[in-house]
Amino acid sequence: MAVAPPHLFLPNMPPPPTTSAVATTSPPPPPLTQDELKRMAAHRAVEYVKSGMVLGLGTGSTAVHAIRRIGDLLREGKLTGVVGIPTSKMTEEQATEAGIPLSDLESHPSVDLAIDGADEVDPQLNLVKGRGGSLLREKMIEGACETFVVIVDESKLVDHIGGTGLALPVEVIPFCCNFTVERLRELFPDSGCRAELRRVGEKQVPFVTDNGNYIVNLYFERDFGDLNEASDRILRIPGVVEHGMFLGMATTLIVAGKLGVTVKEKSELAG
Ligand SMILES: O=C[C@H](O)[C@H](O)[C@H](O)COP(=O)(O)O
Repeated sequence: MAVAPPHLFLPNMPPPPTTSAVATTSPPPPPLTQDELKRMAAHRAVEYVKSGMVLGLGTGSTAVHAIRRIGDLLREGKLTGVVGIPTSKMTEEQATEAGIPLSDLESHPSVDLAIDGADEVDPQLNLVKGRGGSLLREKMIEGACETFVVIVDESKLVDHIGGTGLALPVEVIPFCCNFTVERLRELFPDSGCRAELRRVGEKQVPFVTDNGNYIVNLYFERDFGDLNEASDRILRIPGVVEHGMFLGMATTLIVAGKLGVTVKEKSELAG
């Protein structure tokens, strides 16, 4: 039976031997970096990919590991006939570089499997996404897929999404965007909500999404209550295109941490 390397205890494997020789002569290996954890989660997710599938290709520093892995398997002939639908322009470039044939939702309206990262994941597999600005295309493509595998390192796990003090992104149209920012700011008066247009660069110009829109970041000092209700309230504001809460969409969560990789299925959740 395989034995886990000293730095990584995987479930179903016996722990590594702890003889005094090992302990005294070998310095412990450095801990895995966050990027190595992201790659582990991504590679585990790619095990779900089968030849002939239509794939939603996620965006970000975790999803790129899955894109590269799929490209490697195609080159090695271990996968054939897959088509990828990229969730951003950046992903389109990365997938092209990896040699993955690309398509879109109009040609392939039903997607077999999507693999993507997340900014926050709660125990019910609700997500915050879009801190990279790609939430709209991600939500369209991941909403059209049968299986949505979310890949994260353990730093992304939270008790309540939106409760970390970090941004909940909302995509808005540029027209009178400051009016929309004010409307968003007023929406959750009991939660200490702050709304800020995302700006970038030396000149602090508004960040522009792949769809030509802007992003408003919402920050909450306190819990904003029921997630579905909050979602409806945000979406009812004219000028809002979409927000970064992905509620009930993920079917599988793969988490890489110091103790190894764990897989959680939505079907296993209580209630
Ligand atoms: O807009 C960005 C996407 O929603 C990303 O999937 C999300 O921000 C996670 O990105 P990363 O894997 O780089 O942390």
